[in-house]
Amino acid sequence: MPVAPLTPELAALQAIGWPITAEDPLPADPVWRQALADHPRARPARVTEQHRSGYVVSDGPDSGYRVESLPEWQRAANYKKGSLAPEQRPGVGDWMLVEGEPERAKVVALLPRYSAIKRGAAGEHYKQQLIAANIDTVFVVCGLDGDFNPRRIERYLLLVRGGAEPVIVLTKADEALAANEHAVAEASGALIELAQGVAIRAVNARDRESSVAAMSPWLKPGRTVVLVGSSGAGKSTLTNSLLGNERMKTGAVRESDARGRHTTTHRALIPLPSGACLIDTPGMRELKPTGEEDVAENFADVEALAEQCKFRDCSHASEPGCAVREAIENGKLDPQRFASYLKLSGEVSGAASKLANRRAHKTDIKAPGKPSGKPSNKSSGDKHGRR
Ligand SMILES: Nc1nc2c(ncn2[C@@H]2O[C@H](COP(=O)(O)OP(=O)(O)OP(=O)(O)O)[C@@H](O)[C@H]2O)c(=O)[nH]1
Ligand SMILES: [Zn+2]
Repeated sequence: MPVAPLTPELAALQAIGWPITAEDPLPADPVWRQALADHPRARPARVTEQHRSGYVVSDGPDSGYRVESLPEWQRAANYKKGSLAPEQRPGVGDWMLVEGEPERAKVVALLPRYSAIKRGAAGEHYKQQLIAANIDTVFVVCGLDGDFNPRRIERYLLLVRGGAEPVIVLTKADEALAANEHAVAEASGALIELAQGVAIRAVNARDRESSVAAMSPWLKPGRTVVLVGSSGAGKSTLTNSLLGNERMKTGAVRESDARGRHTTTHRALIPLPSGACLIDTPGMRELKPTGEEDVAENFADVEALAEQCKFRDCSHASEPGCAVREAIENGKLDPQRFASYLKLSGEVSGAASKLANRRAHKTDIKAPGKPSGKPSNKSSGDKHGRR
């Protein structure tokens, strides 16, 4: 039987990432379905801006209106009963259910996030910052130029997962290949170990057709992508190619340090011609772990070696029978990768103990997912097995 097309309202929502298909016009997540069933008069809206007293939400590519935040979202983060930690409050990419006409709409539910990209924020006390919520794919963008840095990619991979699928996008392949015909193969080879199965694509981000083709598996309707990467990596260039027209201004790279200038005008949810939605975030300049990262997932190769060490608590320093050091000596493990592993796992466990400390002292932090009433057992970053 042919599938009926989505209604205009649902098609508009899908264009900003509402996770539905023509075959199944309801989100797959049972928690989301239940929330929709509980609020038959409400409609979904996605957060595009977060302000002190409220939010700007959209229900389609050309919509944007303000809604007030619920009292418990506004309360200062003193973690008194009912208040939310800053990273648990709705942020860009979150989905809410709202009722009433735009401008007078009221939030009736916050749908639990199926993924969240967060980072640790600088400061004396433990803090997290939400970069974007409900992301399907994160393009980790890195140029094949003087800025190519496997260790930075490794750090990004560890930080951005949180339920989303990372893809390594190597830009400036055109220039790199012109200088060395093996450039892409060499760079991919250098990334094999750290990628741990993550897809790697090399592109000329300036070329529209080939960039869209290379990224198309992750650009299906109803999907949401985010681009991260250092300044000058080619994020705006790739965004423009995926958009098919010049919507963002790209800066010229400064010759000295291969970094670009930031001249993007802001618009958070960008519907792409492919049907996917791109969230343009202010970026992730500082790459500090929150303590919730999964080091084992990102360093499965190192962890597998460590399993074979003679001592359970081997520090891989000078113990006899250390499988990790042996692998380094035999050239089977890159010493730089091992150094990253030590550094990043140290940072993650440092942040994790601060986080545990905050949770232990402030036990009343309310889990998000419900705007009021009894606490929900779902916490932010939970994956609900949507696909
Ligand atoms: N030849 C070539 N040039 C590229 C490619 N990708 C980006 N560039 C150039 O690199 C420079 C920096 O690219 P941007 O897209 O501005 O980089 P960005 O990541 O958005 O940088 P910020 O906005 O500072 O975060 C621009 O001059 C682009 O034209 C590519 O694949 N090939
Ligand atoms: Zn060891």
